[in-house]
Amino acid sequence: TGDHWGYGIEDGPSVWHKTYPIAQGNRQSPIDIVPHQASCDPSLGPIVLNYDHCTSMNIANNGHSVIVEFDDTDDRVVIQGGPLDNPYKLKQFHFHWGGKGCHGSEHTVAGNSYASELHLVHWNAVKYGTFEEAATAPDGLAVLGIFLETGDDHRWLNMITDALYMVKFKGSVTDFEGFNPMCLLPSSLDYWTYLGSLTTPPLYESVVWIILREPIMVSEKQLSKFRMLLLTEEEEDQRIHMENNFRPPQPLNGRKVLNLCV
Ligand SMILES: Cc1ccn(O)c(=O)c1
Ligand SMILES: [Zn+2]
Repeated sequence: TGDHWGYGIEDGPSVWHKTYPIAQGNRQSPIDIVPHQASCDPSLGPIVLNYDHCTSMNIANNGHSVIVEFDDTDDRVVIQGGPLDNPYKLKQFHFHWGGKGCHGSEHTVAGNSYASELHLVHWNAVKYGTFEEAATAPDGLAVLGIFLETGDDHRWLNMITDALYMVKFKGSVTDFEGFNPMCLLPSSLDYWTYLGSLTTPPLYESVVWIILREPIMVSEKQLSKFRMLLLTEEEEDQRIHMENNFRPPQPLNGRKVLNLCV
């Protein structure tokens, strides 16, 4: 009932437009990235991440994903450069993933999905007063997308997967301080960028997307721990696992995908 959206047959991406008409807008995300159709833009510089004074606060199960939130009163933890006109402050990061052996990324590359996708969500605190205000502005948010590919264990991802049992149920939150997401970046910051939207309701068209080309490697065992998370609350009898929480690619509608010139 109401705006309880999800990823199932009854409440999933194919019916979100009934409550959120912008789902059929002209700058929706994710998209399929076709590398050889991307244009290189000489005015695009490298992405610069200043995550040194990272202040993660907590980790939570919001019923759609697992999310690590940051204290954004500190304006030292920022992303800048690339397509961005000014620094954007880190607010939270979360993941999207599939079912066992299935794919789970939101963006695809030449039609290929990855096992999972990490989103580091930043907001334009230079132009807007609050995250909520920025989230509705066309240049309000900058989301850094990182693909996760199955392979070896990711040494630092263990800090997150080992905390997941504490936020098993929807609505649970626990302290998670001092985690610095720098440790989740691949070696190359080469990226694609395009203008899009949130990939979950309310689907606001307020995101400058920056998708790193190089995936990070995580093990199947680590991914399986994400699938142990539940969509249901502690007091509910039914236990539904959180998996396949990804929106499929949306029409490009003539948008340009840009990348760094080599
Ligand atoms: C702000 C926001 C909310 C949901 N998702 O998936 C995002 O990637 C960004
Ligand atoms: Zn996301």
